[in-house]
Amino acid sequence: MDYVALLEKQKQLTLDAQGREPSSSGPFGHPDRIQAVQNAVEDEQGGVDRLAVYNTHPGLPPSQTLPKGAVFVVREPFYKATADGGYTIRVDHPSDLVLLAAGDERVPSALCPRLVELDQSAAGMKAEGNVAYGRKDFVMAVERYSEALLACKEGDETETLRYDLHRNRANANLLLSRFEAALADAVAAVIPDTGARDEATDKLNGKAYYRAGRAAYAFRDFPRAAACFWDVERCSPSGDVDAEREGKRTACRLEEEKTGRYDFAAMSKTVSATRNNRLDHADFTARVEIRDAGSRGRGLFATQDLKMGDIVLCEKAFSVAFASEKERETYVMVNLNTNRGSTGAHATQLFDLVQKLSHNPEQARLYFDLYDGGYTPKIPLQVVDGAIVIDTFRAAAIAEYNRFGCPNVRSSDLAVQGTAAPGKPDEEDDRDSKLRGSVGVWVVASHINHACDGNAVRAFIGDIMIIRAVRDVGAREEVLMRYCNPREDGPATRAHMKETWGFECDCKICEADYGTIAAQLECRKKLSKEAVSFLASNELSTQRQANAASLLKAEKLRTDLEATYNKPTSAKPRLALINLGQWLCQAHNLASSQRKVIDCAIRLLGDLGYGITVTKQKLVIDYARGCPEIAAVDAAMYAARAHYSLGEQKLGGQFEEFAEGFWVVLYAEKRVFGERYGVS
Ligand SMILES: C[S@@+](CC[C@H](N)C(=O)[O-])C[C@H]1O[C@@H](n2cnc3c(N)ncnc32)[C@H](O)[C@@H]1O
Repeated sequence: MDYVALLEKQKQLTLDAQGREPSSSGPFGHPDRIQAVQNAVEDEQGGVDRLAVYNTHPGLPPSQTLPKGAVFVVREPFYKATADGGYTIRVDHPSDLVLLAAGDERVPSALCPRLVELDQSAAGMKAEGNVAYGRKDFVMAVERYSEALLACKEGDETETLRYDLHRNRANANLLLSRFEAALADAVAAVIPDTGARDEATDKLNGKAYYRAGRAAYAFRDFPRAAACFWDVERCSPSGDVDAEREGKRTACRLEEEKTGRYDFAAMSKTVSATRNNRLDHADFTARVEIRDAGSRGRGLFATQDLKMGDIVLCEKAFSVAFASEKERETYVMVNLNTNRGSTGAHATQLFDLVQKLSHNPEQARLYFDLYDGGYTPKIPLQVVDGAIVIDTFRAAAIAEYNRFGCPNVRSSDLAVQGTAAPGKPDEEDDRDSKLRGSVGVWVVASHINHACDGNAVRAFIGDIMIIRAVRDVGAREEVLMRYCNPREDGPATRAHMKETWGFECDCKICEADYGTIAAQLECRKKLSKEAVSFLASNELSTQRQANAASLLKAEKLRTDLEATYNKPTSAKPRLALINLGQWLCQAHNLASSQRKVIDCAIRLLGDLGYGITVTKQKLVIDYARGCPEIAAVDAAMYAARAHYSLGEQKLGGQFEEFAEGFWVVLYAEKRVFGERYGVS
């Protein structure tokens, strides 16, 4: 059953929800946002209710969702009890709210009087659209232009009007981020070439092509955008500054898309805690493809051989919400699929997403193709009454499985000197929580399956995700990446994976754990806890160096922990040993025991899974089972500096080269490497 309602326009309603006289809270009848966008509505019998529309973009003025005087159909309406004891008609899925155009036969006669006030001619409606556009009410402008298009009759004059309306509506749609509709309008606004060149027509067509180019660019069809900007120039013999600028910008995107060459250092300079960190760059996906990955569902595979450090994929977020954005703070969302609540960015990222999907069918198709954990029922993507039918709950389920956490600004902020002292796992967690909390969806990267010992690692600059190989990856090999950092406590990590993503990891690290008896795992957990409290009470600094007893204690703890790993096929990496290994490097470094620093650093790299061989001043590193952790860069830099102190420049240089290269793999750019390690 549908419910047709008019948003009060002529008079301010002064009834409360139960139809009583004015309350002290004042009159209602104005759209407002209280979690949902709300307004008073009146049906054809004169009954008054509250209407609440959920999952709308927080940046969208309420008046654009529920404009006064508009007539709507509410699909499958239901009442929700409210905290004040009243009832509200609730809309969760944006496509359940259909704005009716003037003259739509579904508008009940009782709600029609409003319509006779309007100028019914197409030209009049266009003028109304222009007025709405002028006061930045783009939703209403689109409505008026659409009504005018419906009212256009046959004839040459109306042909011209039709082109005008499409051109104007393209602009309003662009400003509403309805890019696919904007492109369709801009294309429909192009006046066909009749042979004779006409300057006025060229000018109008130039505008239409320009809008088409902007729309194609916005939904990242760069070849099409380039063609449109070229068309603008074709229509303007004396040149068009805007099209020229946009054409150049598009050429940069095409180059990135083709070559995967980005200036990460420059990109890093453009992001900050106070800026909008959504960057203007293309995706680079030429080295990967999506294919069947057997029991893992679909996966992402390399299409060519990749060397350690090569870019696997570079992708801009499909949708992202940064925790640092002010408007994120007040939103709360309960996910009805999982019954889990979330606040801030998690909640508002869904609003951004739903908004984008509601108006861009091709983008919606991409998103709804992502893994949804078997969500039912799956409603086929369809357009009804000009709106894409969106199941917000399925959109939320997909987000649960495919969302990545990301830093507010860039990954390298996580490694700034002073906040990243080795051997302080608790502080590291805290640092993570301060810099993360932002979330987004990257559609191609979402096809990557998990392995704790994956062959790729992700970094972020703003909303650009950069994935690099952490070891050589062969053509046709599956790209695998950690969803979350494996911790010392393997069973706990695996339980978290199972609960969140619904699978059990079968990577080499987990396999080794499965082959370890429970008592041994329990012992590792107990010793890891001991190590954590040892490290907490033995913090090191130049003023506070390790004494012989604490060095002995650390070595013993490390040996005991090592013994919890099976031999001789002991698993590497052995994550439980990392923090103690870092502490030992630091302790010997502070005591200037250079040989011991080198031994501990090489041992630490071994615990991280790297095979290190030094023969005749030549360093050979086997990356095959290495763990992409900053601890590896720390270890290599400890070794480099110790070798330098001993006058062994060549070996020092090779360790430093490895450290620097690996840093770029982890953080995408060299920023703050020098700061952390005191090198220029
Ligand atoms: C983000 S999706 C990855 C792409 C997904 N495989 C697909 O078919 O589109 C995450 C889901 O992939 C599956 N998956 C990821 N890694 C896996 C693994 N190592 N073993 C089994 N399933 C895995 C799980 O179902 C998980 O919830």
